[in-house]
Amino acid sequence: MFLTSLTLTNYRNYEHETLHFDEGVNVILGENAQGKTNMMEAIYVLAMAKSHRTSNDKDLIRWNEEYAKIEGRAEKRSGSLALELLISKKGKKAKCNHIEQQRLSQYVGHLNVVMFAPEDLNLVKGSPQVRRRFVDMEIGQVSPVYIHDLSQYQKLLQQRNHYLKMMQARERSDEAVLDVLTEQLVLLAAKITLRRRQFLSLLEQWAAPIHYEISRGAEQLHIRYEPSVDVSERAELSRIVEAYNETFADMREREIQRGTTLIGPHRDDIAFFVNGKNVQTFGSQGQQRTTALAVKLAELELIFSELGDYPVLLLDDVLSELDDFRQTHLLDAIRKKVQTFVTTTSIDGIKHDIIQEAAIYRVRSGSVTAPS
Ligand SMILES: Nc1ncnc2c1ncn2[C@@H]1O[C@H](COP(=O)(O)OP(=O)(O)OP(=O)(O)O)[C@@H](O)[C@H]1O
Repeated sequence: MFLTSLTLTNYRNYEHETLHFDEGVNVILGENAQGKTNMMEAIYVLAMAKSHRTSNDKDLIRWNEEYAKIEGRAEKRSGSLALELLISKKGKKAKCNHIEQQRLSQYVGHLNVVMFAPEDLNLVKGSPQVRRRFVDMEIGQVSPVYIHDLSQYQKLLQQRNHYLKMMQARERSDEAVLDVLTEQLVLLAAKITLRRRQFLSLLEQWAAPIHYEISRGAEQLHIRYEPSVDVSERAELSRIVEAYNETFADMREREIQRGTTLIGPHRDDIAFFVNGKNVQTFGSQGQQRTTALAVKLAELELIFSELGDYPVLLLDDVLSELDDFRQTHLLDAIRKKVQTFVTTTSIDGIKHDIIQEAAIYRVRSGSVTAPS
């Protein structure tokens, strides 16, 4: 799929800007703090209805303005699509082909993007929260049901935690209420667990051969899902429900004592292994980079395999972070099949011919000069 145009109104440091893009590589060139990342973020927000770098939507609105608007046109295998996202202090409104979407979960997934930025190296070495967020954002793109389940889960989790807090403080003691909350939570937890396991197993199938190639045949990557209940790789939904029920029963006293929910998808983690060793603990920086790159390239293939269309790739400040070999590998992998946006302060250091042939957009103080 291709993003053919983008219009930003009051988005961060952009007042009003309309751009038309190439189906190949688009380079966003400019000095520091001019608006390169803001533009990548806008494309990401247009696709995902949330930013990758802030959870506060108000940050996206240009200072002293009331709202921000992002509009884009995407060409997909299934046809042309007009997308619009309005962000105001009251919330967000999304339109698809001029029809307002009732829920953001219905909107997300019309435009698919994969973002690769320096902070993605945190995928391996960062906290479990970073990895959970990555998994959720990726599954959410191909499954609106997953986004819905996840938000229901989070609401219930809050309610259950609140009730456990009251039990801890001896303000409530009705175990039947806790039973009902647990029963509802378990079903959602099991669905999320199953979907995450399926996703990570597919991701590994795509990422392992890519990692093998980037490491020039030296390294075998393995991705392990680490949910908080013990379920075999083949366990079905009913078995996962059982496993959660058993573990919640065992944990009940401890949960009341601690006043919080101690197991569930909000405690999941993912471990990456290279040649049997955990990359987070034992991997060199190079191995961590290779793993992150392999995972990102795998995502492109995974989305293609699920939707029959490649997502748009956003490379924010990441090329200069990769050595020549990894850079070449990345750019060879996307050549002629993935529309790509690359931000950089200079193209001199990027030798690949793909960049030499790219459409160059120069950004200065939120204003863009498009290629003539
Ligand atoms: N809500 C906002 N309203 C107006 N300007 C904003 C807003 N948020 C950020 N900015 C401005 O946007 C600029 C930063 O832009 P951006 O992060 O895109 O930089 P960049 O070109 O990617 O730079 P670098 O190369 O350093 O990453 C800063 O000047 C910042 O003050």
